[in-house]
Amino acid sequence: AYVNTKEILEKASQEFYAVPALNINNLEFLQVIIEAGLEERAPVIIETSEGAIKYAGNGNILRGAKLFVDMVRAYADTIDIPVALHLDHGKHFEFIMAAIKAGYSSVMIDASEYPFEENLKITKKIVEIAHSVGVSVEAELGRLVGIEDNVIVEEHEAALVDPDEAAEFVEKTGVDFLAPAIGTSHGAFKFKGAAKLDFDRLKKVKNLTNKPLVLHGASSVPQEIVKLAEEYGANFKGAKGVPSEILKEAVRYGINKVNTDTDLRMAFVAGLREFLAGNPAEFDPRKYFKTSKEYVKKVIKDRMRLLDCANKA
Ligand SMILES: O=C(COP(=O)(O)O)N(O)CCCCO
Ligand code: NA
Ligand SMILES: [Zn+2]
Repeated sequence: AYVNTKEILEKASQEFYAVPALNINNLEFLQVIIEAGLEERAPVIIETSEGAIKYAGNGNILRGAKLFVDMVRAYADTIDIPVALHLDHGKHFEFIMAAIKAGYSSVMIDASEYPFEENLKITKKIVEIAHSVGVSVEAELGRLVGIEDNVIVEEHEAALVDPDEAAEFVEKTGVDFLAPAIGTSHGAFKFKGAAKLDFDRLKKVKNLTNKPLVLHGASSVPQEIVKLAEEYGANFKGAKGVPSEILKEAVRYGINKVNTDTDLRMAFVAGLREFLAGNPAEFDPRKYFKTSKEYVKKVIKDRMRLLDCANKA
């Protein structure tokens, strides 16, 4: 069933588990996300960036948004697990409005690059519009920066979420779920030194807001995938992610949505490189993504179990 993201996350927040939010840009990722959700009996949160919407619509934003809603609903309306579609990192009004108009379950307004008062003002406006048509809203406080080794350099300190600001922000904006910056960063090269998140801030934000919380930059960059891809010519030197144990701890302290894109991308390209190296005569697009899809599906199933949302559909 096609549901509102808030419904999935409120339940997760009550029961202290988390749901992976999985980025798609094409049909193949959607297919394996749905298969993984059905096999693990897990709720599914699918998300698309503004870039994915531009990509799918060949530059036409509303067309791209509608394409993703129609693709996701074609699956969601025919299966018995809850499925939501979310706009990730909405930074431009045009994309946020296109997603709302097309029928997305929820949108992120990412105004975290602006000063607190500005972020609050922008977010409040988007919440009013989205809530008027039953769409839920995610916002971000603080900025995604790695914590340098174990010393929190002062500018990084400033980038991390301020728990007291989070309480005021949630109160004044009415936002449905919040992404507090606690030391993660996007992509395959996280953390300068040891992987470290600011769990003290996380616990405070949870207690002060009592909202479902989102962890961005949460890919783990599994080393076996990195090695496999490198075996077939990839150069992922220095790739590093969030260790599973740290993810589990984040869930214990109140993270409920775990944004995962890089791990899916790395698994897909490792599988593609391996398949093409071993099948020089193959040119059927229903075949040459086979290994890629298997690897992506395994990453997703493992993460659903790690975050404890398996059998929670
Ligand atoms: O926070 C995330 C996921 O971060 P990660 O790069 O760790 O998968 N996202 O918002 C997904 C898109 C951003 C770039 O990949
Ligand atoms: Na998001
Ligand atoms: Zn993100």
